Amino acid sequence: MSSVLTSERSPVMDAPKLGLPVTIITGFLGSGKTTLLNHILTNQQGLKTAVLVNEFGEIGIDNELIVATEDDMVELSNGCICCTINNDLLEAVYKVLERPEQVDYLIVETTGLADPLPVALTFLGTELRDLTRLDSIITLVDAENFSVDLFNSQAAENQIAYGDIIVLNKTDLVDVADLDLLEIKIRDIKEGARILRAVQGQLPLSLLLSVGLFESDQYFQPKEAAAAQETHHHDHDHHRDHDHEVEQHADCDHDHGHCVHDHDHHHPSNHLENDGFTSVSFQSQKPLAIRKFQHFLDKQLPSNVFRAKGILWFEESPKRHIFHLSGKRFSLEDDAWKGQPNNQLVLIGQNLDHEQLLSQLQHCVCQPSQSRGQGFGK
Ligand SMILES: Nc1nc2c(ncn2[C@@H]2O[C@H](COP(=O)(O)OP(=O)(O)OP(=O)(O)O)[C@@H](O)[C@H]2O)c(=O)[nH]1
Repeated sequence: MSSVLTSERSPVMDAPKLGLPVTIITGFLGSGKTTLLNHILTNQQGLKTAVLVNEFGEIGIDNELIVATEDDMVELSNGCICCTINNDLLEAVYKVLERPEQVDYLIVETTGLADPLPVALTFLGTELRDLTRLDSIITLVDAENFSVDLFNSQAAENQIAYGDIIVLNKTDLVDVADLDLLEIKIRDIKEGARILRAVQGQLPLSLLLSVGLFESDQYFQPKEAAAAQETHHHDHDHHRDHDHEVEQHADCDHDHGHCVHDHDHHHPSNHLENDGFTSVSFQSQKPLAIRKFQHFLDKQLPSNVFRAKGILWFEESPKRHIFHLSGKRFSLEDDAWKGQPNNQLVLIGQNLDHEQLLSQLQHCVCQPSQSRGQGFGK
């Protein structure tokens, strides 16, 4: 898949070429990255923006949730962007740069479990350094679910530590005194952090894009960038032939998006495995019974499922339901089906019992009946 948004060219981009500006959007699971991305894509004017999205989970839900059409974005394959698919990222960026229609801006949305540092190094430590300009790393923080121990996740801590802009999001769910305390905790991790408070990521775009806040000298010494280049060496000839193979590591479980090798730089080794996060993907061509699914949520869903998202089909409803769970809070929005209804759900958490969760979800499935589509309660 490839991608470019179609809108008018910006006169700014006719200025001397400084490289394609790149913004990395990171932040823990469910913090509001896709919401912020949609806000940017909906409100930007005069920019052709390409979007690279990476998801943790075997099925990609974000491509259904991002306002750009499929053509507008590249979905990077399953796995963690900072880890197993780093070469995919490199390849995808080159494809964006090679598009006949010039792209003005690139936004990379990482998974909630990615360490942004290796992602940034991809832009600094390879040939991309001369072709792109890393503008900033924006880190979303879920004001309601932010945990002091950051879920024992080194990646989550690095998201704060390397964020040029910290968007304290979901401020509608927390009172002001708690927000003030949260800011203090964030500043403990990152002194002098630039923190912006937001609801649904609604911030003026002038505070988010082309801000030029990324200070490479501060974090990235030439030897680190060189190390990244060595680790993620990109073969230009391969690239031109578009037959570049993803580098396989003997100790990586690529099928499950887990990478346990140690990179040659600040990337924490074993981060997904150490953090214990795994994902369960459930799909069904038959509808769910709403009461059974409700029972699953209320009585069976274990608290170690931290994040869930899905497109759901209920027997009792003609609508397409977008399901989100972040922490303890879940939401169900509806819109119309564009194609054949089906169910796609990803659950993400620590130390999950995959078999049990899949069997419980399978138990929610029912056969489509005559009354289908008449609405809940019929
Ligand atoms: N109340 C409230 N909900 C929000 C806000 N921002 C986002 N949400 C909701 O939080 C849920 C997760 O938002 P996403 O934007 O999908 O989060 P994400 O960081 O992209 O999630 P992952 O990619 O799965 O890590 C969705 O249900 C959003 O509607 C906010 O400011 N307030």
